[in-house]
Amino acid sequence: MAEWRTRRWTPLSVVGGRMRRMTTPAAVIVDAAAYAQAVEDAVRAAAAYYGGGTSALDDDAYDRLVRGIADWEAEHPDAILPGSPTGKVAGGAVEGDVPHTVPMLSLDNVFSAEEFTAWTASLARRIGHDAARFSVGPKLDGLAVAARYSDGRLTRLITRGDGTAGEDVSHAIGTVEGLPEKLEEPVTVEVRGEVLMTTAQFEHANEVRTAHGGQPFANPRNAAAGTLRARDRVYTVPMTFFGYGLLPLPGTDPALAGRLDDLPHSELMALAGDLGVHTSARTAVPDVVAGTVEEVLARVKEIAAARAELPFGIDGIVIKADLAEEQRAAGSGSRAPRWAIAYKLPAVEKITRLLEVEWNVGRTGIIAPRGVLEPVVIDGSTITYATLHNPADITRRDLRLGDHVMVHRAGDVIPRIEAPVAHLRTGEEQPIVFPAQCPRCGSDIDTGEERWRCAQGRNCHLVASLAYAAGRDQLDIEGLGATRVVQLVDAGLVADLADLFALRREQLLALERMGETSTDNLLAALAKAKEQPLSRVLCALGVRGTGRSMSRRIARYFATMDGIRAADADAMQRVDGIGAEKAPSIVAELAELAPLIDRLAAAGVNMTEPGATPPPAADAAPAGDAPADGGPLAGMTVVVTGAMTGSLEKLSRNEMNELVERAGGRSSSSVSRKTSLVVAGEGAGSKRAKAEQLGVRLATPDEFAALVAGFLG
Ligand SMILES: NC(=O)c1ccc[n+]([C@@H]2O[C@H](COP(=O)([O-])OP(=O)(O)OC[C@H]3O[C@@H](n4cnc5c(N)ncnc54)[C@H](O)[C@@H]3O)[C@@H](O)[C@H]2O)c1
Ligand SMILES: [Zn+2]
Repeated sequence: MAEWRTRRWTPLSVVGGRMRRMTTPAAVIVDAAAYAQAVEDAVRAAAAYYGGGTSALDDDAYDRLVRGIADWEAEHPDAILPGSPTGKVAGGAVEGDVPHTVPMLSLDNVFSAEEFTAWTASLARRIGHDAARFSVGPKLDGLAVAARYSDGRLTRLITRGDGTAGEDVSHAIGTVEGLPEKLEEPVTVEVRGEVLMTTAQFEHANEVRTAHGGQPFANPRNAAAGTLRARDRVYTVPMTFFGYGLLPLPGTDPALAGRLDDLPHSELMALAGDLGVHTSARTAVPDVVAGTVEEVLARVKEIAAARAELPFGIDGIVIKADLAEEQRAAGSGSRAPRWAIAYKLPAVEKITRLLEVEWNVGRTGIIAPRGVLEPVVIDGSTITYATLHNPADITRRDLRLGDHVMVHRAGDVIPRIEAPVAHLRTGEEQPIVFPAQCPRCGSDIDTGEERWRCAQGRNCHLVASLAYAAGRDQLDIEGLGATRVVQLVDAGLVADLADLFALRREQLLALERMGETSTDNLLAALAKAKEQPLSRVLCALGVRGTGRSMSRRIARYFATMDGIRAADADAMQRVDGIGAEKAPSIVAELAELAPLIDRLAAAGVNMTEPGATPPPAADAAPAGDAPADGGPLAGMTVVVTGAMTGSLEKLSRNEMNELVERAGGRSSSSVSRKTSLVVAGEGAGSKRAKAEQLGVRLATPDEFAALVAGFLG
């Protein structure tokens, strides 16, 4: 098939200068052999489509092929093959043996407001005046049937077939909701309408079908077609009927027959409803009567907007001249009536390939599979992912890697994979491997429910982030693998990274499988971890956008954790590789982590990068100036905030920091547990409050001046 597609006819990807149409352009057919092949393929696709098999083509591809056939035929009118699908109901691919009283036709299409307006003008020409009013309703995406009632009893169900005769599918009577076996009145009439599967019915049908060893249906339309025609199945699955036509039969009482012939479409539908037939009236998109083109177009918009949320598929809007006499005046062609038109909406389904399945763990520990697709454009958006809900869903759909799949996407709803196009399998497809361990934290998976869940539940993230922090490239804590982390979290000993460094010997010894040796080894590994360079500590925090090398770059640039924390988004952007987009999120995440970082520092975790010198920035410690040994501030970290007064009044913030360093201290711009002293001048705000909250020593400018008296000026 792929070979034929590339060799024989090539889809045009771009049609220069044309208005954007909702469908893809025609296939280009180069010669008579390609034409014959295209006809054969289109007829085969249509036979599958109407017959309940799975077409190898999605609707766009089929329509493109048929347009290509029509284009070629227009140029070669003498070479048209009799089997050509053009101009025929159902592409000429199906036939039947039960004649229709009145032909069951297809519909012509429009794709835009302009095309619709042009159609109303041609309709007006045919009937001699503007149509009085239109009936506007959803174009249900199923298949047409005629239901014959005799004295109120449903006696026969017939498919559309080739339009003049259909197939008897009366065996399906009783499985179609909305198509009563007995009408409210004992009338003899034919009800016409669409049989489809709602989304829920489709899911159910595939579940039952695969449970019986069958291949899942590709989509609800295909499922309805296949189910309606199937005989002697050991199981039945429900479908739904929507009536859109009501007409007399040879046995109809003449008075009623006359009425049915003369009633406007809208009133026929009301009558059908009264008889107990399901119509669009009881849906979110009922048929309405519209007086003007503007009103029709407004309704088209409304129905299009509601489409994604409907519990059944629609592929457009059907607009009909409402009055019977206007319908008669307009008449019908061999394929479609001239008094009705389908305003097509963009296709919401395309066939593409399933390349991979990813397993993502959500906030609550739910492990959800997601399909990675060969990119496919649906209604103007490129789709590369589709939801697969849960593992049972994959099993139910019998999906395999490499499968061609029908992908559905409507509106803003997350795209979903409907089913594989199983007969396009090459044998190269691979089974989808389900994870045995939580893909995030490595814990066991609770598979008791349809939705799989990490046994750690909400703690999954904690386990994963601790295991990551303990990893070889981060703090490299030997003996602290995922299993041990799970144990510590389960025992309630650890709720964040800093808790690891507060673990006591007896707590560890009380754990299962923790002997003296492993306990001592783990404590030693934890002690060693505190000595890791800042870059690894930063990396262990797991801030988004700071992997190993970025963490090294940040640590080398700022040299200290205080320097990193003091950096605003502008300062952060000075680090090579951090742009305007990343910087604010890193700064914000670090601010969120402040309490954790403070506790790590308090636990003695190293917060400097060996060999690095801080950048010469106003707010950071001055570069190069190593703090002098001794002095009144030896070993102290000092933060200066607010306006200085007294003898310090003239000193800039930078000069204050220099003073701190001269007096043997380390200057910092952020307050943490590690801060030894905060010099709070006038107007000091949040830093002072934080110092108070953390119990850090405070000094006024005068008190500080006295402390460092020997180092002033
Ligand atoms: N994928 C494939 O291989 C393949 C093959 C053949 C056809 N198709 C698709 O089928 C479509 C053409 O099929 P078609 O000839 O059945 O015509 P159609 O679906 O374009 O329109 C006619 C049909 O619309 C239905 N309909 C739904 N709601 C209606 C309403 N409210 N009032 C009246 N009719 C309503 C009726 O069944 C009617 O027969 C194309 O879009 C094509 O892409 C696809
Ligand atoms: Zn987990």
